[in-house]
Amino acid sequence: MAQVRPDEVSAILKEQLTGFKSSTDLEEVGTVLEVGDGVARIYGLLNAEAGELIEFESGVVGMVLNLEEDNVGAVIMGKYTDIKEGDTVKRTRRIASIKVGMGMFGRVVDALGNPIDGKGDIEGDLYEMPIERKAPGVLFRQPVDEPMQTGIKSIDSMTPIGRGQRELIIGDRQTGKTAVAIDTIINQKEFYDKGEPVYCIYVAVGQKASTVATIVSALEKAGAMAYTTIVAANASDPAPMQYFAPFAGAAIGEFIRDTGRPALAVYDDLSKQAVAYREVSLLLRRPPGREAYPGDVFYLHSRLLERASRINTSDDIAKNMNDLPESIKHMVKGGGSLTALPIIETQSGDVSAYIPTNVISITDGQVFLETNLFNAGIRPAMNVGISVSRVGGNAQIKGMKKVSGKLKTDLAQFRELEAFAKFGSDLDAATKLTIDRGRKNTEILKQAQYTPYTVEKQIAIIWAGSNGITDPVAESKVKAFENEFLEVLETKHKDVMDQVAAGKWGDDHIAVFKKVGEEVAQNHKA
Ligand SMILES: Nc1ncnc2c1ncn2[C@@H]1O[C@H](COP(=O)(O)OP(=O)(O)OP(=O)(O)O)[C@@H](O)[C@H]1O
Repeated sequence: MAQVRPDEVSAILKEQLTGFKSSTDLEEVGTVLEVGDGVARIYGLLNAEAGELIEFESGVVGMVLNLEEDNVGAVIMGKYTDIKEGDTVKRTRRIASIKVGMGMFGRVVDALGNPIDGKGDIEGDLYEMPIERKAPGVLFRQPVDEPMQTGIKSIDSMTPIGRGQRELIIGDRQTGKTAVAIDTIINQKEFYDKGEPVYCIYVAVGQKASTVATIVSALEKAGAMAYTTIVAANASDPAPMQYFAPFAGAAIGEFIRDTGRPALAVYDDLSKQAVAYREVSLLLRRPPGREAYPGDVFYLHSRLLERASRINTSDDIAKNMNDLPESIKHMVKGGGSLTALPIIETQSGDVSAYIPTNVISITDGQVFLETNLFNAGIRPAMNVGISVSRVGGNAQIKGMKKVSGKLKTDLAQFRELEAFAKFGSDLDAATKLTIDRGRKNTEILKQAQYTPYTVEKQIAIIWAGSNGITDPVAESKVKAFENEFLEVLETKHKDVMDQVAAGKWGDDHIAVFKKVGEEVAQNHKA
């Protein structure tokens, strides 16, 4: 009897299995039923999965969003005018993803990770990261306890942001929202120079290409492009690209976060992303809800922002994180973070509109910028009364915690009494002092664009404002006082400043600030 050789049997089986696969591949081709405005309906892709990438005959890719009984609805990520009715469509069996790598920093890419700055291919190793990914579960997280310095005095003192936090920047048009985000990115240069970079991702959604070009040149000028990637889906790009761009940005941020490093993602802005998503959903004939947005627009933003997180510092815990992409499993490390700064544009300051309330409820606080303040020259135009940060306080360094508490109460008292200021000489001395200090503190908190302050400088000047050092200084000379005061501290007391920056705060430091402050105040008297 002939012997049965196991390897022969398995070889035959393998061969048959390969044959089986290729015959199913044939079935996985569909045809375009209708196409237009960035979406297509396709017949025949029976096994397509939600979120899967598909490839059209013209080479353009799309993503399956609607699974219906006899057809699938897909968004087209590219030129849809080349696609005709009857074209074939192939499944790729890949869930939408982009290729991410360190070579992306310093570059401008589109929502699919392709470079669009004319500087050639992205260099270095690239890892496939899914565009949509489940946020890390509670077990893999750690409370926010490290500061994300924005370099902006009013934010770092009163609405501090921690690494891994989601802080919303909200306000009407032209109130300096983008400026806050860009200044925060520029401020990370300090950490890049120290060799502990915070990698930044700026996602521009639905903006003019010229605005994005201005932002790139501002970042280049400040030396901030070295650690920044710009993901741009401009106003002229199809709606699906605008709706994807923030997710692509989050995927880049997650690559940094999961390899144990800090990342910062700015989504500028989510109002435009919601509009793009509404357009796509209506074209796919999903039922519209409030303000014609589809019912899951809340989910769109919550699943994006939940991906911001601080990961547990233990490598072993981080390695078990849910939904880790295969490509980076070998390099996962704990302790990384992804901080999100989403931006929302309001209409006439109405924060109770649909999208603003949604995003306010998802984030850990908001920086509210106001047109009135902006026009009155108070820039950054932050409304101190209604801006909050729910978690960042734990991440503040000691000196900042001490001085910011007093600043907040002083400013609150000032706001209450400000209305009485017009009574002038009829006021009692205590009220006059509160108003005077309030005005000078407001002056101190004004800050020009592209001039981030180190944390020790912020502590020094805020301390001076709240402790009577500026009392003899004229209101119009507060800025001049500030410049000289900080310059003397930086040049003659570098050791003290370094200690304060390292989290030390005590009588010795206060004594130096007091001595220098009183001397310098003499040069700027009323
Ligand atoms: N702190 C500041 N000091 C001086 N000028 C500022 C400051 N912040 C912003 N600006 C200026 O105000 C203008 C509006 O700023 P920006 O574009 O950041 O606002 P925005 O709210 O993002 O606007 P948009 O509605 O166009 O998105 C810009 O010309 C900017 O240079």
